[in-house]
Amino acid sequence: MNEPTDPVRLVVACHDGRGHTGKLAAAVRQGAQGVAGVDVAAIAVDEITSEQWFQLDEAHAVIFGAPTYMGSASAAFHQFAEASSRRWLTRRWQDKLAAGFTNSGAKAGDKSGTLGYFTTFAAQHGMVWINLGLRSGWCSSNGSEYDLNRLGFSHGAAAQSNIDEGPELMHKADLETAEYLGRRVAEYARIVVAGKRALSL
Ligand SMILES: Cc1cc2nc3c(=O)[nH]c(=O)nc-3n(C[C@H](O)[C@H](O)[C@H](O)COP(=O)(O)O)c2cc1C
Repeated sequence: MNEPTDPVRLVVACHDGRGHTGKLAAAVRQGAQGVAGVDVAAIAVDEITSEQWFQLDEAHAVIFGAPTYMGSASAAFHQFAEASSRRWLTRRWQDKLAAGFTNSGAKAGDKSGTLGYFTTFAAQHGMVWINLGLRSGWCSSNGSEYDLNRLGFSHGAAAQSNIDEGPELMHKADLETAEYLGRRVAEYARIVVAGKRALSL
């Protein structure tokens, strides 16, 4: 059991293709880091070490991220997911909190394929999925592209990056939406960990 003084441990486990998804991951981490009592770590899933597998085993919450390539998470993320099957066998990630984010070239871009895949991946491990928790933005005459969740995804945070531009030009609203997700997951992780400690679970 965790000691009452142990920090809540949150890991952002991401494949960054060409910088855009990495920038989104940084925004997710920034949101989570703003929550008191939560330790936030980053793992590049395509370069994961044995220590980092252990770090995932010890986390209370994991936020998965990958670019959308050909309508799903990138191959590097799928490789990591397949490698996690050893954890699946022993239920090491059972009941951890999970969430996800992605980025693609088109506004919709089949990002639902990636976010849906993340939810299935987390469910296979017995993790508890936390959705974005924001209504769709930019969908009324009063809305604007600067609304949070401007692209209108529910399962996680979604971003759009023009394929001929670098990560420095990523949309402000997408980065803020990613930050919101990080904060939301960190807050839930605090609540769940405090509840388990109070109930001696
Ligand atoms: C192999 C490949 C497949 C892609 N497939 C999609 C896709 O299915 N939908 C989409 O909207 N954009 C697609 N894109 C565009 C990327 O999602 C987009 O450039 C994104 O910003 C990449 O993020 P990254 O810098 O982390 O790689 C694809 C790009 C590549 C290289």
